[in-house]
Amino acid sequence: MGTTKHTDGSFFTVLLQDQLDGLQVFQENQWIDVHPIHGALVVNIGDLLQLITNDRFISATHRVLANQVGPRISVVSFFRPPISPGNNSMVCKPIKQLLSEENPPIYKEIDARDYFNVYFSKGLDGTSPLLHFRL
Ligand SMILES: O=C(O)CCC(=O)C(=O)O
Ligand SMILES: [Fe+2]
Repeated sequence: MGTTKHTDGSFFTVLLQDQLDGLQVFQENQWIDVHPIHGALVVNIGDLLQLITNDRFISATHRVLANQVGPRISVVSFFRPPISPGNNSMVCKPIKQLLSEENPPIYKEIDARDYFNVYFSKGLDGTSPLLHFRL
């Protein structure tokens, strides 16, 4: 099992892979293999970091081709605001110190729960949920 092209909804994601290839990142119009390195962690920038940094950091578009001899195991930790019912949701918006006349906000102030509602309802269709939150 793999995943289709997507960005993570987190601020960032920490990933521990086993020894099997499969993870690829899309960079400069091509898919690049992220070969596992024993003892190393992969850190992916997610959409919420892109949003609060007003596009200074861009979330990593990636996919997993799990077409090798398996099973392939990866341990994934998403660093994101709490969104379960009962928890207060977090307001996310571009950090004001990063904004200026030349660099106005690109994204609206959003409730993290609204962001994840969009993220989960559209599925991994390859389009960015951030498009829904642009000003
Ligand atoms: O299994 C992997 O290496 C990555 C999984 C992934 O991209 C995800 O869970 O968002
Ligand atoms: Fe991912």
